[in-house]
Amino acid sequence: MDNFQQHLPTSVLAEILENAFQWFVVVDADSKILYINEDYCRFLEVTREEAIGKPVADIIENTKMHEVIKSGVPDNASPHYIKGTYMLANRVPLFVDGKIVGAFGSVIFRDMSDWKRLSSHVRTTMERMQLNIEDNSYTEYRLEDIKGSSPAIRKIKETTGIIAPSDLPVLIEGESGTGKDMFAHSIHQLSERSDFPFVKVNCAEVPVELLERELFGVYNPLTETVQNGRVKQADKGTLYIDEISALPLTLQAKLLRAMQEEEITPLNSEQSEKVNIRIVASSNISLSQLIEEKKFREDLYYRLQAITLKIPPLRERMEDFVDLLNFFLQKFMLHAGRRHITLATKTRELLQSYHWPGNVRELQNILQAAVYLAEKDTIMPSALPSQIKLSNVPSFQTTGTLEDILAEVEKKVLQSYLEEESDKRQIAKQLGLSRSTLYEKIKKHNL
Ligand SMILES: Nc1ncnc2c1ncn2[C@@H]1O[C@H](COP(=O)(O)OP(=O)(O)OP(=O)(O)O)[C@@H](O)[C@H]1O
Repeated sequence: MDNFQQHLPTSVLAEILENAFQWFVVVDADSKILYINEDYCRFLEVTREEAIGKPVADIIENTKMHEVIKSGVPDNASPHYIKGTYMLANRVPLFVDGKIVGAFGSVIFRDMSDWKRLSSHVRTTMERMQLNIEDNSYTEYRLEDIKGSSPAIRKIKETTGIIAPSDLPVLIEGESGTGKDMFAHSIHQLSERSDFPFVKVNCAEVPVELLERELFGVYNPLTETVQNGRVKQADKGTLYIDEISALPLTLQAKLLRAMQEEEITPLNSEQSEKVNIRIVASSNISLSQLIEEKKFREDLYYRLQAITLKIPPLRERMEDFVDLLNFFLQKFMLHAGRRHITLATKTRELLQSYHWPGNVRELQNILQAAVYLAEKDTIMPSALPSQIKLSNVPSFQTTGTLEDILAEVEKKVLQSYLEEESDKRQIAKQLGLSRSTLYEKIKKHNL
C-alpha cells in the first residue's frame, strides 16, 4: 500500500475521488463525513465546507452508512430514496488492520430510469455479442469456397450467382452435410444485404416450446421491453432457417406473415413490429411430402419454393470426389504442418467406393483424422474408420465343398491384407501365422 501511495500523489488521488464515481462520500467510524465530492454536494445543495465533519445523516437523507459501519457488511446496488427519486447506491465498510475505520458510499445510478436504460443497453449489447459469437463460430462462406466441378454443383453455383442479388426467398434441399449452409452464406454474401446481419436458426435444435420467442422475440412486462428474436436480429439482412421442416404449423403462419406483411408480433405482446428480412430456408427432407402429411403449410411452401436449390448427395456426384479429396488433403496437411501426405491406392479405392451417408462433412472429418493420425507419408487403409473398411469386406462364394469355400475365404483375406500392408512380418503377426506359413499360403494362392 505504502508503495502505491509513493507513486500516487495526493493531487491525483483527489482527482480520482472527484471523478471515479458520479457521487461519492467517505465517513469515519462515527459516521461523520470525511470527504464528499463536488458533484454530490451540488446535488444535495450544500457546500463542501458545510458537509465535512457533519454526521452523514444530517446531510444525506435515508443514508444507511451507519448501518454498514455497524454490521461491517457491504450493501451493494441497493435502492436509495433521495430528493423524491430512487437511486442505486453502494456502501462499503473500510477496514484498517481488521478494524472498521469508516465507510464509503457511491451512487451508481442517479435514478432508476438510468438503470433501466443501461440494463436494456447491456442486454442489447449482450445479444449482439451473442449473435456475433454464434456467427463467428462458423466460417463465412463464399461461392468460391464450394468445391466440386460436377455438372450438378456447377449448375447450382451458377443459379446461386443469378438469384442471390434478388430479394426472393430461397429453399435449399439436400441431405445433411451436402453444403446447404455454404450456399445460404454465399447467397447472403452476394446480395445487397451483405453489410447487414446473416442470422441462422436451426429449428430442430431449439426446443419447440422456446422456438416462438427465439424467432419472434418476447415482451417482458416487468422491464416493459422486448427481447428481440432472430427475425428482428436479421432486420435488413438474411435469416437462414435451417431444418425448416421442424417448424410447428402455428409458427409457420407467423413466418409467412413476416414475409408477406413484413410484420411480426413478439410473444406476450400486442404490438406489431416492422421487419425487412430475406429468408433462405433449408430442409433435409422433402417439404412437398410433409404437405401431404399436413405437417407443412402449403401457402408457406409455395412462397418458399419458387427458387429451390436441390443439392444432390455426394454418392450421386462422385465426379466431385477427387476435387474435394485434394482440397481437404491440402487443407489438413497445412493445418497439421505436414508437407507431403498421399493416399495408398487401396485407401483411395475404399473411399471412392463408400456410399457417404454423411456426405461432404463425413469425407472432411475422415480425412482430417487420417492426416493427423498418419505416422508416415502414406495414409494406409488402417487409418480409415471401420464403417469404410467394413463396407468393403470381400464377398466370397458359398457353393462347393467346405474346403473350397474356406480356401476362397483364405485367399480373399490374404489378398486384402497384402493390399493394405507391405510388411509381411506385420501381416503374419496380425493373422497369428509364422512367416514361413504365410509365404506358403501366398505361394499356394498365387498372390
Ligand atoms: N462443396 C463443398 N466444398 C467444400 N466444403 C464443403 C462442401 N460441401 C460441404 N462442405 C463442408 O462440409 C461441412 C458441412 O457443410 P454444411 O454445413 O454446409 O452442410 P449442410 O448441408 O448445411 O449440413 P446440415 O444439414 O447438417 O446443416 C462444412 O464444414 C463444409 O465446409
